[in-house]
Amino acid sequence: MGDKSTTKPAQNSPYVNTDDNVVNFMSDNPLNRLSHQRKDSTWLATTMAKESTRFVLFSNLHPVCIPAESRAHPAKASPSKQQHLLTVTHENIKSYLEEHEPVVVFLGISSQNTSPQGDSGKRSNSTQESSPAWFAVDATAMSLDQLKQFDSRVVLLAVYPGMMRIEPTDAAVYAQARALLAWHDRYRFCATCGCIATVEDAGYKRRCTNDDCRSLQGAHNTCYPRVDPTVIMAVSSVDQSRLLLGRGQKFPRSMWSCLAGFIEPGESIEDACRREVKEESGVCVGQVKYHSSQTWPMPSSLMIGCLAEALTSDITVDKTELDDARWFCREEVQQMMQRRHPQGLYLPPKQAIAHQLVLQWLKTANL
Ligand SMILES: NC(=O)c1ccc[n+]([C@@H]2O[C@H](COP(=O)([O-])OP(=O)(O)OC[C@H]3O[C@@H](n4cnc5c(N)ncnc54)[C@H](O)[C@@H]3O)[C@@H](O)[C@H]2O)c1
Repeated sequence: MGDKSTTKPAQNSPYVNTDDNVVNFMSDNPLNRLSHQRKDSTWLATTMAKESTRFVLFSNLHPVCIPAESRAHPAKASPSKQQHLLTVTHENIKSYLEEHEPVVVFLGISSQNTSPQGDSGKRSNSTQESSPAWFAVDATAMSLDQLKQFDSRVVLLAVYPGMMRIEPTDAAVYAQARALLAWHDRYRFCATCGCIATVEDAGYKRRCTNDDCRSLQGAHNTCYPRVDPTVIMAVSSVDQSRLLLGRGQKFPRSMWSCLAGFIEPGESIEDACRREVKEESGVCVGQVKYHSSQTWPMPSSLMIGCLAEALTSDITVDKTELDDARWFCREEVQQMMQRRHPQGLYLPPKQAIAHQLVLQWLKTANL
């Protein structure tokens, strides 16, 4: 999969992955996760208490953000709707941590040149230390007034489309933190025996408190954070002139996107693509090629983006899954991409892998 040295596109296939380094929104995490340190409680406690350490906060899984203009170089600031994750110091939240004992997740260590931005302005001078550590904190028990004491401009970003406004430099950190906090939020009890499960390994594991529980033997996926593989595919018509798009029932009225769905246990990526397209639209799919992936922490999907070729063209929409599905010609897709479609139809924004798959189809469609 994705190994271009061994995987040649079929003859006349429009799908040649010309983007060798596809970096989707929420990828390219600037933090070194230092997974080997997660069991070292002494190191973690010392690191948390350091002046340079930064804490990002989430309230009800919404990231606490501040406008991107607060960057060191306001002249280069992005449009005002862009947001940074607010960061605070240990001193700022020490009493909250002691009083509420919230879930805290170690995110990693930033290198000096690649650290995410978004300081509250109230943190200590981190430039004295080259590699600040980052943690995520469930700050749900803090009121908005308390959060505003860190920075009066704080906002809580909604999941979608709110999170699309997070600065790309912070987006991967947001994804890592949200996916982990969302897992803790839903998995407080052991899925094997139902007893309380406590947080371990700096937030990357939960341990059942029942000593007799089977989850304490061997590697149990009930103890570790979830990642749900999900296929999403740009399906090209038999003659490669049209693209299959669908409208989910919860989509904004005029938005169309690539078909998507969760991979089932015991299923390959290719089989899942074929099954999902057949189930949702009635279209049979032949060749499937991997394009790129995107973490989608709502709450725990890993979007596996593919380019696929249809074998049939008749559409039968599964109305329990989709509002509609249809073929779009290249010109219409371009109009939707550029937001100049006569009926106002449009595609998801560039941050979504769906957008990138459609872009790739436009680049490679053999017309
Ligand atoms: N990044 C993007 O560009 C992009 C585009 C489209 C969809 N997505 C995401 O892909 C995911 C799947 O898309 P969809 O349209 O099929 O979603 P959906 O929400 O319409 O369908 C989810 C349904 O699948 C079932 N399901 C099966 N396995 C599941 C699992 N492991 N977790 C949750 N539900 C499961 C449930 O019945 C659920 O109702 C969603 O999370 C969606 O947000 C991302």
